Amino acid sequence: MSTPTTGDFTKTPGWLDWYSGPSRPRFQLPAGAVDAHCHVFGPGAEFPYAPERKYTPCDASKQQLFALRDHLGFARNVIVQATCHGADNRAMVDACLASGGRARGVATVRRSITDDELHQLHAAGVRGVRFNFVKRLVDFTPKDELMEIAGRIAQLGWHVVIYFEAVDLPELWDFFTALPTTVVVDHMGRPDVRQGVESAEFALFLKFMREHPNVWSKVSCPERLSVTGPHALHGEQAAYRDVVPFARRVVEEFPDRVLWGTDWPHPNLKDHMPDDGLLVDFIPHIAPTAELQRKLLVDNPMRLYWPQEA
Ligand SMILES: O=C(O)c1cc(C(=O)O)oc(=O)c1
Repeated sequence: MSTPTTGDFTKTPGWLDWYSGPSRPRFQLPAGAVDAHCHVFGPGAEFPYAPERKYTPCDASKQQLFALRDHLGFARNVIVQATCHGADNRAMVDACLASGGRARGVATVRRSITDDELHQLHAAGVRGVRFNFVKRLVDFTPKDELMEIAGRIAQLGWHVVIYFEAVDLPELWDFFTALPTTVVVDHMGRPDVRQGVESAEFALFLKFMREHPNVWSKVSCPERLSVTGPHALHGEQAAYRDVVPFARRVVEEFPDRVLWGTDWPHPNLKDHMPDDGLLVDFIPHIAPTAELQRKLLVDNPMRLYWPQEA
């Protein structure tokens, strides 16, 4: 595939665009709440999608992200490099720089990155790197390369975000537990919710967090993990009930090491696109007290991403 230089990208067949006109949440977010997992896509005409990408999304600009932030009642964003941009962090960095200090970033880098480039990313607001082990999203990167990167970014005080599926945790365990930084797991390590919250698979994830106090988890993406719904659509106030016990267990056992994010613009959803206002209404089901909500949405993300202001 040649690298297009204009916006002439064709979306992956069946691609679902993000939900337009989301409702205003009924749940009132605490002051200073952080959407700690979201993305920007392009726009492709300005920030071309990476040649090695596994999907081509719709555009989702920084202006659209910031409008959603304000509509939902968040104060800040953590913008995670989407795999469709590979290790070209320009769109994410541009969004961080345009945010007036209200966004931090998580980058994808290769071992060829220079120290100067890392410092530039830091100045733009990047505070972590993402290592992705989901095979449908990325090609394999050797673990020695990732460990080398982790050692370098540790010196900047950054953390590592890991994305993997629950079934792969045993194989990845030794690598994850050797990482020298805070480690943030995307989407609870993608449990198979059909197996139930008492399953051996989810028990392993809880053990991972219990035995390693440097491991945090995003209790995000019920819309990805749910099998039986109901979807966050049409005013549904009790969406994705099959995911609630998983997220609630993590929040209640590790209240100081959890983060929440919308995952807007929701790459690769196949059967529906959630109303982001109703996704926010999911939060009190997994963090039922004001104290848990404040830790999840304000204290924890501030400590990790804006420690000077926390
Ligand atoms: O499950 C996914 O498809 C997905 C993809 C990406 C990405 O492409 O970066 O990020 C996510 O948080 C989730």
